[in-house]
Amino acid sequence: MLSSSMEVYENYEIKMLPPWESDGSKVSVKVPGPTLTYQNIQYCIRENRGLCRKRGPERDILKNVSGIMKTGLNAIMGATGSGKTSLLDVIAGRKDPRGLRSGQILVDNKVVTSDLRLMSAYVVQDDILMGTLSVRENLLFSGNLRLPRKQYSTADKEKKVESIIQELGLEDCANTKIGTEFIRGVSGGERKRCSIGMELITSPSLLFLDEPTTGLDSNTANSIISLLHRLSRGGRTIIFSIHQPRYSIFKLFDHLTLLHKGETVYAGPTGKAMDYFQSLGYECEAFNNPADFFLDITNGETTPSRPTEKSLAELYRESQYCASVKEELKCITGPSDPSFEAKSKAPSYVTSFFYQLNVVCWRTMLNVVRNPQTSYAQMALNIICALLIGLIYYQMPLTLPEALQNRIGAFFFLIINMVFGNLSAVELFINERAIFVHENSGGYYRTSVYFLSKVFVDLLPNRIVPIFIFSSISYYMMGLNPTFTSFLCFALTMSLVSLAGVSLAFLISASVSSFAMANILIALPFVFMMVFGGFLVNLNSMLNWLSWLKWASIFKYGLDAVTINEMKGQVFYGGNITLTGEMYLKSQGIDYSVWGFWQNQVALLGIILVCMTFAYIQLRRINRWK
Ligand SMILES: Nc1ncnc2c1ncn2[C@@H]1O[C@H](COP(=O)(O)OP(=O)(O)OP(=O)(O)O)[C@@H](O)[C@H]1O
Repeated sequence: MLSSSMEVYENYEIKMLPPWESDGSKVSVKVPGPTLTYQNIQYCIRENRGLCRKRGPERDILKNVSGIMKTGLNAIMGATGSGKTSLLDVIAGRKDPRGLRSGQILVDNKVVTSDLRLMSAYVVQDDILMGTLSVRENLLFSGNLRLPRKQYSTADKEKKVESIIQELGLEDCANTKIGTEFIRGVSGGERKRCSIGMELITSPSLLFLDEPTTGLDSNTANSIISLLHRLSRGGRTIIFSIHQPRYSIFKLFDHLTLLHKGETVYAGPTGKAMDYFQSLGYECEAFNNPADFFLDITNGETTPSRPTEKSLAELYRESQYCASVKEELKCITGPSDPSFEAKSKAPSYVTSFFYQLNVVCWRTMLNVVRNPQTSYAQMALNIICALLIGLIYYQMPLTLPEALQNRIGAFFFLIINMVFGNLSAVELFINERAIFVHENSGGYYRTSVYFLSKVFVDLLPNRIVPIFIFSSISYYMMGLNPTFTSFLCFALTMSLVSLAGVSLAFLISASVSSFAMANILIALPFVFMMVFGGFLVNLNSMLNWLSWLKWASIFKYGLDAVTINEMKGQVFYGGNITLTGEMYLKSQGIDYSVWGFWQNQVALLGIILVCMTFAYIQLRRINRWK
């Protein structure tokens, strides 16, 4: 079984062999963790080349590798680019399965299905945590979403979080925020511990870590590996890739897999690796770190006393270590049709949709409240713009020609402000892309939950409230139609225009992963919509085959709606000329009937719904594979 309760293992009597004498296949614990086996793994990637993203030739990054990982610390080492992370990702089921040409991965003789994958845990290299939340809040977030409510009450979850805080030695920083670019938070080591804690919450007995010590100073790295070592003695199989560990770290490993250019050059007990390479004629200098020595061998920087034509991978394949792995793998009989079994299980969540929505909305709200710069800027921008527009068009007269010119100019200005004032929305999904992908693929919550939390907590309060304030200031300063209904229609139109702009920004934000790309993609449709809005060019005089673009213009619907709202019923004077608002609207070809007004709101609503739906689809389509 993959899962074991943390409380249970805490009570085990742990019998440990001295680390350096451990033979890697016999870590002595009362209840062993799962055994992961992988056989003949061949993994290819195909790189896109050139501007047209032409598909290049396939490149093997893992070449027929096999191995067995048992309870204890299983390290995957190798020079940079040797395939450590790729092997870890493939056996953890995180790598795109389309690249897997052959091979089988079994955990306790079972094929790794989506559910099985969710029951193991994977700690990514770059700690993915919500920076505005404290260590305790992050752990509780993980616990709330990943522990079944039927088995764990709120008090149980809190107890579990506290036990993890103690287990990981995080008591001193439990209430400290993780940290963002604006908030100084916990240290690198505490961050890494918290990332491990986020995964330990489900008490997984199979834990994968991608380079857990990268970026940490040697003492912190030491304490992280010591922590993993301690956890492994509770009956866990811990598998991780690691770059260049110092000796005190290296000696804690139970099992070592050494890779070179996608091939295994050693896989066996860590304590036997030195003997193995010495038997091949390599001599380790006194005081040299064995880990460095092995990497020097794979890099060709150390030469053997008995040169051979054979590569290290070939020598390993002829060794007793490879033979014993093959022998053991022969005894493991996987299912007859592994692909069928793997596909037949769909991933399931342990909590309901509404519960997830509640928890994720709460976190999003905390995040907005604790990181209020964008909200403040949005509010300030709206107030300043409202005052500016109000002053420029202060109490517009009814006398011609300025009555018409100023009103249309003011409306165009307002709509531009509404649309472009929400450009900040493009950062929404890009900023949190890594955290969303990690949590969504880790079984925290559904895509729809995340999307709706953004709509409810970010979109509505952050965009609608400032617009009502903006409308109230500018509308009355400009001296527009004084009836309250007209004001409400004006504020509604402004809100819909703004939401339509935000929805398009959401769609682009969910579709690309870089700000530069998002900025290019958002500017283009906005500029085109502006041209087809009816202010810069008379749409009736435009080429027929081009003028249809006006139907996709947020500007056109917004401008038409506020113009009707203001002009209908107004009378303008100039010398001995009297012009009614209706006459003006007719001359512009604007339908000023009741439906003529509301059709603009319906069209804006349509744009919002279409963009939001596509934004959600794009979020679902984000590549979860590594
Ligand atoms: N998705 C991918 N697309 C393109 N190349 C890839 C992909 N995944 C892995 N590779 C390539 O496969 C090789 C092995 O990569 P991998 O990340 O596994 O190496 P590594 O040993 O973990 O290196 P490092 O220690 O630098 O992280 C590299 O040459 C890498 O560029």
